[in-house]
Amino acid sequence: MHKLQLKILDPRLGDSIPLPEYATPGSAGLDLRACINEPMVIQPGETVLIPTGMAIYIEDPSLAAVILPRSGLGHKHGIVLGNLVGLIDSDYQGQLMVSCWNRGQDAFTLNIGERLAQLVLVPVIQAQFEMVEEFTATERGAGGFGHSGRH
Ligand SMILES: O=c1ccn([C@H]2C[C@H](O)[C@@H](COP(=O)(O)OP(=O)(O)OP(=O)(O)O)O2)c(=O)[nH]1
Ligand SMILES: [Mg+2]
Repeated sequence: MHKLQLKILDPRLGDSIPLPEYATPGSAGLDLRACINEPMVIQPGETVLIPTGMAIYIEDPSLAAVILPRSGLGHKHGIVLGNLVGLIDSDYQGQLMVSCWNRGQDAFTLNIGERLAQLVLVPVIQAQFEMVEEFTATERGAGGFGHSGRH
C-alpha cells in the first residue's frame, strides 16, 4: 500500500477523534472528521470551512487527492462541498480543510469528530503543451454538448 506523510495538527486526532481510515478493505476513500471545538449548526444555504486537524504531504507530482462528499450526508441531509470537489495538490502541506455546504432545507448539526467528507488519492498526468495548427481529423470533430443526441 502507498505511504502518505501525515502530520497531526490537532492533538485530539488519533485520540478522542479517530484518524481517517479505510472503512473496508475495498474502500476508495478515507473519511475525514470535523476537528471542531463544539457542535456546529449549519443553516440551510450556509457554507463553513471545517478543519480536519491534519496535514498531508503527497510529494509525488503524479498523485493528488480529491475531497468528495459522503453520499449519505449529501443525499439525505444536503451536506455537500462548497467547492463541489476539493483538489489537494501534491505540494500542499497545510491543514486539510473541508468546505461544508448545506444545500438542503433543514439546519444540520455537525458534531465533533463527525465524518463529513472523504479523501481519495488519485493518479495525475501533468501535460506540456505541444503547439499545433491543425489536429488530425476525428469523427466527432468539435461536436459536443449533446451533439450525438439524447437516446
Ligand atoms: O477542499 C479543499 C480544496 C483545497 N484545499 C487546499 C489544498 C490545495 O492544494 C490548496 C489549493 O487549492 P486550489 O488550488 O483548489 O485552490 P485555489 O483557489 O486555486 O488556491 P491557490 O491559489 O492556493 O492554488 O488548498 C483544501 O484544503 N481543501
Ligand atoms: Mg490553485
